[in-house]
Amino acid sequence: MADPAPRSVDQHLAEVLAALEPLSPSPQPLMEALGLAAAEDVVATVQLPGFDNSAMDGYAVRLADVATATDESPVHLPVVGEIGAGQSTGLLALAPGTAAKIMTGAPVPTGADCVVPYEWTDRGASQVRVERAPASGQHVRRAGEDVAIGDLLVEAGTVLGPRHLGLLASVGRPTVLARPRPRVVILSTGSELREPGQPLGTDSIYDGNSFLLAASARRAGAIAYRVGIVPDEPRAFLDALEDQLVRADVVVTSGGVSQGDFDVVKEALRPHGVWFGPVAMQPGKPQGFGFVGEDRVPIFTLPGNPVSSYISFETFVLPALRKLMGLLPHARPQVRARLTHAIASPAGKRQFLRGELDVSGAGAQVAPVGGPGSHLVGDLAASDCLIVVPEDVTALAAGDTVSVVRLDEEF
Ligand SMILES: Nc1nc2c(c(=O)[nH]1)N[C@H]1C(S)=C(S)[C@@H](COP(=O)(O)OP(=O)(O)OC[C@H]3O[C@@H](n4cnc5c(N)ncnc54)[C@H](O)[C@@H]3O)O[C@H]1N2
Ligand code: MOO
Repeated sequence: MADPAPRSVDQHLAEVLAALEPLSPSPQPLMEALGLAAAEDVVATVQLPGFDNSAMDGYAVRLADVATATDESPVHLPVVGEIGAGQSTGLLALAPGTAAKIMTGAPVPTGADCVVPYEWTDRGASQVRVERAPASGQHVRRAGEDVAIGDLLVEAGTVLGPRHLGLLASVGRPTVLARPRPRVVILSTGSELREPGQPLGTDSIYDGNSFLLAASARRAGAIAYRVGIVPDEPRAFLDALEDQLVRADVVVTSGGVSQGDFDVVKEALRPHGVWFGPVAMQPGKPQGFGFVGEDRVPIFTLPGNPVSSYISFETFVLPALRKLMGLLPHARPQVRARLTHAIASPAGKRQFLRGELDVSGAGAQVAPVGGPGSHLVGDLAASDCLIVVPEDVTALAAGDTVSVVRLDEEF
């Protein structure tokens, strides 16, 4: 069966994104929620601080009792108790003319209206000499001064970071409603493939792609299930796929999608209605996308050349995973940089060359790393960005400005 007419990168990405809906939110334990998009407005049901408490280790006193205290004319007060954080002492009220030892974070007894830090006293145990007067309310952290009941703590859509999670825990929330991590199953096809650590034959190679793709999926925030190698036999491929669908929100395969005599993925999935066709890009021309199984699990069938697989993931799968997770923007932002060297590019295709970005000087500069070959994994690992050459551009000179996708940046 002949391939359809080529799609542009933008068309293919638009088709993919239009076919997917964000995953339904569910309660996530806080540590699972790091990097996820909140799916609820979290409103405070408690105040912070929860009670008036001391900001210093010292003595809780009534200001009126110590207002005149100086080095030359100290005030002496009996010490009637000691209040530690989390140690309920029963000292709930402070009588006039007395002081209570108090530790940072411990509740300030009623009647007391300020705290004298140890440094302003003789640290006495049964009687304290106060040598300096605090201001009214000094060193007391008031209940509710930080967060009041009813405050909006986290807005729906917020990408939850360490500070949000710390706040949610501080108000006593063990979970937060968020869009979950997609479970991504990664299958490598190819009878030539071997698992790293196993012996190689003269015509076999190690399966780098399933690691490249699984690590990329995990980096994107997904749960990656690296299934590993499936031979070039449609039945074996369909069986392996069928086994995995139960734990997949997305399937990603590599290999078996071009014009060869053993293009297993294409052969196995075309009858199931998966779209296969060329996308006007280099690397990454042969692509496939569709839905498989009773639950209509989305499947991306990426080309087997390692650089093609990786760039296809970055260009199509990453935005899709971010849509499932409710994260914006879907695609990585691009920056502009000046080329250090001239480059050429095929007409009519968007080219993604590997590069190294230098933002240390006055203006960003990008140097091409290696050539355009889609087998160059050494150069891929040495790069930190993709240089994007538009479809209608065939040559760029040193000093020209190009768009660059930074590969390792959080966004
Ligand atoms: N006659 C044509 N041949 C090819 C075309 C074409 O249009 N006409 N397109 C080329 C392009 S572009 C690409 S990209 C590749 C895509 O091929 P497949 O997706 O079918 O992938 P394979 O043939 O299985 O493998 C290609 C290449 O990559 C190596 N490979 C595969 N899987 C892995 C893996 N898991 N880890 C490391 N390396 C892997 C494989 O050994 C091959 O060298 O097709 C071109 N051919
Ligand atoms: O387009 Mo293929 O993906 O060159 O390498």
